[in-house]
Amino acid sequence: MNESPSLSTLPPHGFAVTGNQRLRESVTVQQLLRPLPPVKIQLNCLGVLDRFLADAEVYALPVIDDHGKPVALLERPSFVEFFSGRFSRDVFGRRSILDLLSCGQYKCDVPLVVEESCTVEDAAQIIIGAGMQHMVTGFMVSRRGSYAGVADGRDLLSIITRQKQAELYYLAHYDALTGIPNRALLSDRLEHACRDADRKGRLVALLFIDVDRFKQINDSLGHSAGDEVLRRIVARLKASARQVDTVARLAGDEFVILMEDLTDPAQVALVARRIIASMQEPIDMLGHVLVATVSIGSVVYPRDDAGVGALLSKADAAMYEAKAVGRNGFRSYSPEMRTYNPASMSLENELRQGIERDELLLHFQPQVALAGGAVLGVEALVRWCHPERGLIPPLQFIPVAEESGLIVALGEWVVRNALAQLRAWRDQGLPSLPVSVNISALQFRQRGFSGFLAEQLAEHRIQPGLLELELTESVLMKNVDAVLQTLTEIKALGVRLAIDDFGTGFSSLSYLRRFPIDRLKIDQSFVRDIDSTPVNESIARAIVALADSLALEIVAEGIETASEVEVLKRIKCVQGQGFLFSKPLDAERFSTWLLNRARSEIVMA
Ligand SMILES: Nc1nc2c(ncn2[C@@H]2O[C@@H]3COP(=O)(O)O[C@H]4[C@@H](O)[C@H](n5cnc6c(=O)[nH]c(N)nc65)O[C@@H]4COP(=O)(O)O[C@H]3[C@H]2O)c(=O)[nH]1
Repeated sequence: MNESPSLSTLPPHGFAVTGNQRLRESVTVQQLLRPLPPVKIQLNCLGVLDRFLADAEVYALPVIDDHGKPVALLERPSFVEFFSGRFSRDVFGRRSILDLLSCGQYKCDVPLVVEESCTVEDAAQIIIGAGMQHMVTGFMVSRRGSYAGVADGRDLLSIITRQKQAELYYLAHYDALTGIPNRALLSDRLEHACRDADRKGRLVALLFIDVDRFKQINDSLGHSAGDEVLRRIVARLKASARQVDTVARLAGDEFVILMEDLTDPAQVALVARRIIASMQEPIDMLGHVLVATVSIGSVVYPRDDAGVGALLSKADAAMYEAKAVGRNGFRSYSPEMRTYNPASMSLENELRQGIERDELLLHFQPQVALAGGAVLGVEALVRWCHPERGLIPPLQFIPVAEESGLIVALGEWVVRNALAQLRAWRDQGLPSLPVSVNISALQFRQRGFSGFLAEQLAEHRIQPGLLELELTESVLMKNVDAVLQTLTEIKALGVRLAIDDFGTGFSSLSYLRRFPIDRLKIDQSFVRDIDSTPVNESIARAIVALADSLALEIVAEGIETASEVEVLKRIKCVQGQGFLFSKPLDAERFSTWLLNRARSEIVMA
């Protein structure tokens, strides 16, 4: 077994490439300096000849004037050849070098002089400009204008070559935006770490980290602010990982931490928890304050897989699981998690077909009054029932739909089917509940969106007030005037508007005042553990107070325990949604749930 790192993991010899290094090292000409003693311009030519004869190694002699300024570089071959000619020694032997240089018979090129503080790249440019022969003959080096020594052009070339190699190495192995290892270097290190672990009987862990709703951050603040957010996240990841861990960027908002040489898998959860806690601190971006949460999945080698190839996709599957149960959390891999191999299927194409073949369906989750439990409404959540892969959660296919534009067709499908379901329940004699649907930015910005809503409401004979659109903050922040116009059109129909995942975006108060919003949904990341996490309680309390001052309704999502309900009631949040009341259910199971609930309420009354 080869225990040394593979070639591609090694930076070029002599160059320590680290994540923090700038692409170009600033090596100066001083590092090439050879302090060869110069000859003075008054010295006679025989004196120079003697120096050449005394030292066969000396290829050229630098000549300086009275003030120490470099004036010429006498090359051994041409000098010796000149003095081996007839009469040259007699005529010029006792005359000074100055006389020789000014006589016109001895040809000496103007020497190339470069300041020692000059970078090697700049020196190379100067040499290329002055004629490539200086690469061979070398050049003189000055220090603040005075002679300091000579340099060999070949040394310069070899430094430049090594720099180029280091640059290429860097580009191939490091992420240009954040300066941390990229996928290629991570793969090399992972392979090496696993081999090392086999030998020492240790463990290796991968943490797959995905920033929650990063697309919204990018969409609303712009790409350069998005880049800055990523850099700040990387700083927190590094601070949360152990010094020896590799923090790498896979792509976009996906990061991986490689933990080598582990003895106890519990260390993985420790780091994951540290990362999640580190994200609590709000990020101040150009006056906008945002909380960027992450979802983390982990896999441990060889416990979860004795091969290296599938580790990353298993960590990815665990990360998706963390997202599916409400984001801002951590999951370890377990075998029932499905791994998604992008190479083996084109999710986009399958989704396109899936929409056409009616493979989508809606699940419904009730929204209730926290005091008394009356059912106030229902949220429609899309599901994809894939013929081979079973039920695929929306967080796996909504991003694909958004990127490919399929979200428009998908979103229309959701609105149409949610209203059709309301109509069907009403026809069955069930109570008329308002239904909320999630609307993506692209769908919202479609021309004629409000016309489409009006058409659907009329077709299914549903009162507009029974339809609520859930928009995220990022939808509202871009092109404010156009957004306001669409919101006003929708409001004029009588349709209700809610802001989803409130608190995770930029919480800009000005838009809340301007836009005709009816309700805020407190994001589940603030609701989770609200009974034991004071910062969550403070945030939720601030959101409730804000909603109150603007006369908006408020609903908390992701409620899982009775003690979370208690805290929410205490801070005056009156509506809630979450697994505690019911998980999202298909239409049939939802109506059974509703009927049973109505019956139990009658019995209790
Ligand atoms: N851990 C936990 N989770 C809870 C609890 N109560 C509800 N949830 C989950 O939280 C998510 C709430 O929806 P969301 O924030 O709008 O987040 C939604 C929404 O952003 C998106 N999505 C779902 N359906 C649609 C749709 O029709 N159109 C669009 N554009 N997006 C959709 O996918 C996201 C995830 O949807 P789901 O997987 O159905 O996940 C749902 C729901 O199942 C709880 O007590 N604990």
